[in-house]
Formats: sequence, C-alpha cells, structure tokens
Amino acid sequence: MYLTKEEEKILDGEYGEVLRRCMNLLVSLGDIYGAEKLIPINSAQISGVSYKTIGDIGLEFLEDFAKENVKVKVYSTLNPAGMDLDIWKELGIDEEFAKKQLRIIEAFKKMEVEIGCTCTPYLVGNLPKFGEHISWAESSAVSFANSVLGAKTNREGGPSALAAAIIGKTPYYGYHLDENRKATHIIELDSQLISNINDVGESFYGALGYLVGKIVKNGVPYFENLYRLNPNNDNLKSLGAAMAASGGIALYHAKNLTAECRVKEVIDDKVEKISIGVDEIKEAYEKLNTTNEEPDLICIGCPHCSLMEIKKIAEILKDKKLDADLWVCCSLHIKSIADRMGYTKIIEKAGGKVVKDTCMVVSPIEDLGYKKVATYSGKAAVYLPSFCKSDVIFGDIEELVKGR
Ligand SMILES: C[C@@](O)(CCOP(=O)(O)O)CC(=O)O
Ligand code: SF4
Repeated sequence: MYLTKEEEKILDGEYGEVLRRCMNLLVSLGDIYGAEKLIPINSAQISGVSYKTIGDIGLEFLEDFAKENVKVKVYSTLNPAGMDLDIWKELGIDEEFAKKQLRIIEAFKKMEVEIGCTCTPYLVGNLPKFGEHISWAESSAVSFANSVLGAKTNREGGPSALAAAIIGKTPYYGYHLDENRKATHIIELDSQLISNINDVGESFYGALGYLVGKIVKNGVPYFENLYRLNPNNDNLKSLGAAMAASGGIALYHAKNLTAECRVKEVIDDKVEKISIGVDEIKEAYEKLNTTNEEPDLICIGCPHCSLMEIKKIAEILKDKKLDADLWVCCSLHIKSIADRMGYTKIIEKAGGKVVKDTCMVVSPIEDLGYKKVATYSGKAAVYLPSFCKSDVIFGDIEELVKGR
C-alpha cells in the first residue's frame, strides 16, 4: 500500500505509540483488502461502547489510549452504551457495571469523541453529505449513511473506526470505490404485497429486511418497487438495520428513495431478480417470533427512535396503563425534545420509560430479569436471543402496546 512520508513516520512511531498502533491497524486492513492508499474521512462513528460488549479488556484498551492525550482528528460520535448515563440506578443497573461504563465514557470524552451515545447519529448532528468518505461502525448507521444519504463507508469495527478517527483517514477499498457499490440482486415486492399498502406497519420493514438479509447476505440489493409503499426515513432505517443484522448488508439501493440511484446507474445486467410475496413475509414473522407468551418488556427504538416515532407511541399510550414494562430508546438529543413536547410524560404516565444512551441489546436486560421482549425491530428480534438470551414477540406497535 502506498503511504505518504507523513504516514510512514506515524507508522514508524515518530508521533508516539498510540498513533503507531492506529496506523498499523489501518495499514494492516488496507493490505488485507488490497487498498492502494489511505483517504481522508470527514467523520467517524465508533461502536464498542457498552461495558456489556467490550468488558474489561475493552475498558483497559480505551483508558490506555486516553491517558496518552490523543485526540480524534475528525468529528466522531459514539454508539449506545450499556445504560442510560443518568438514570441507570432507576433502571436497576448494578453499581459495578455503572462505574466501569462511566470510565469507558470518560476515556472517549478525553479523546474528544462526542459522548452522545446513539446509533442514529445522522438524526442528531453527524450527518454525512452525498459522496463523502466516512468511517462508521454501527451496522445500521453504516447502511443508512451509505444508502439513504449516499456517503461512503465500509462496515467498520469499533477499533478500526477509532483508529480512523484518530488518524483522520481510512484505507481506500470496498464501499469507498464506486465499482463495489453496484447492485447484486433486484428485489421486487409482488403485486399482492404492494396492494396491501394500508396494512403495512413499522414491523413490516423489519420482516422484509430480515428476509432480504438472509437471501442477499453480503451483497447489495436494489429495491425495484418499494417506493410504492411510500416508506419514510424511519422505515428505511428499520429496513437497513434488519438487513445488516440477518445478513451483512452495508449498502442498498431503492428506486426513487435512496441517494445514488437517483444520479447514476447502479444495476449491471444479469443481476439476479428475487420476488417477495405475502407468504415469505408471513414466514419471516413466524421465524422472528420465538414465543406466544406475553412480553415482560416492550422495547422500541432499534435503531434509536426519531421524535416522530416517540410521538406516535405517546399518541397510542395516551390515557392507557401498560401491562408490561416499556423502554423507548433514543438519543439524549431526541429525549430532550420529547421531554419538552410532553411525550415523555405521557409515556411515563402509562408506566413506560424513555431511555437514552442505550438500548435493549447492549444493556444487560437479562440481568434485570427480562426474559420475553416485544419489539417491532427486525434487528432487535435477530439479536435479542443471542445478546440477551430472551424470547421475542415481534409485531406492530399497536399490537405490542396493549395496555388497559
Ligand atoms: C448490535 C450493534 O448495533 C450494537 C452492539 O455493538 P457494540 O457494543 O457497539 O459493539 C452493533 C452493530 O450492529 O454494528
Ligand atoms: S438500538 Fe439496535 S441498532 Fe441501536 S445500538 Fe442497539 S442494537 Fe444496535
């Protein structure tokens, strides 16, 4: 891989051990994937924040970095942590866990990473432009940035996104190159599905994403007629998240909806066409539901909720009392507006909580006694059984939030 004189110096350790390690990681990745050089990035989104997922090894690694006074070079935001950083006690989080989680956050803060802790940074300030090179790790945010926004990122891991943030560069391979951004499969929803437009709720996009991720795996799907269902940005984030969870999809195109296919050809000839109908979707619901029992926790916000999603939940819950606990997960930024709009109060009156900085997957809900979790997120439905050892009830919000 070609390196500039300055990059060589960093790799030789002339600017210290932390920068050397970061450069070494980026160069190793570049060598593995055949990158010709490093390219500058405009932002980073760093995963591996929850103490539940990174443990003591991750904590020590981050503190080692932070104590060398190294700062990130580009605007960098953080993925959710293992708890709400303010109301963790109220959620029942163990003191020991909380202490270590707060040390992780402190280490990132010292490196000047924004400690907003959300998987939807694009809703709250980290909004890449079309064509911009970035280095993002959270798979649902990678999908949204690549697809809906037309930015360019590979699906990074926590360490490689942090290394890129510190160096301000990433190896030039994969989805940074236009030739790798063409569709590999065409997805067509059959006429019966399209005509059911009035029955399509939030969970439909999770189920569809789950299905397409299973079929397309690491490819790039092109949705031929999804636009006819008129999905909004929340639906697209849900779709992308589920495809990245059941498969490895980092980029999708959707006619009339996503950025790149509006301005250039994204389909080669001889691309395989897949038709999806009512039966396949029904089957996806069956697979994602692992129990017929009632939930002990309802969790909304995977990926983190937008204000409009919270508004809808508040409208449904007005003057109701919930039968199960409810977490509505979002960023600190969105929570502040939900508080001001009065949505948080309505949700709390019904017995729910608006929880920021974390989510049902990366917080230790299994230690809080929850065993059956209801969600309309296809991604959460895929991860809950493994990350949290919980059963899943998968459906639309109106069905999940029964209440009295
Ligand atoms: C499942 C996920 O959304 C959150 C957990 O990852 P982490 O703790 O941020 O590494 C990560 C991902 O999908 O990229
Ligand atoms: S809410 Fe979902 S997308 Fe966001 S961090 Fe948790 S698992 Fe990942």
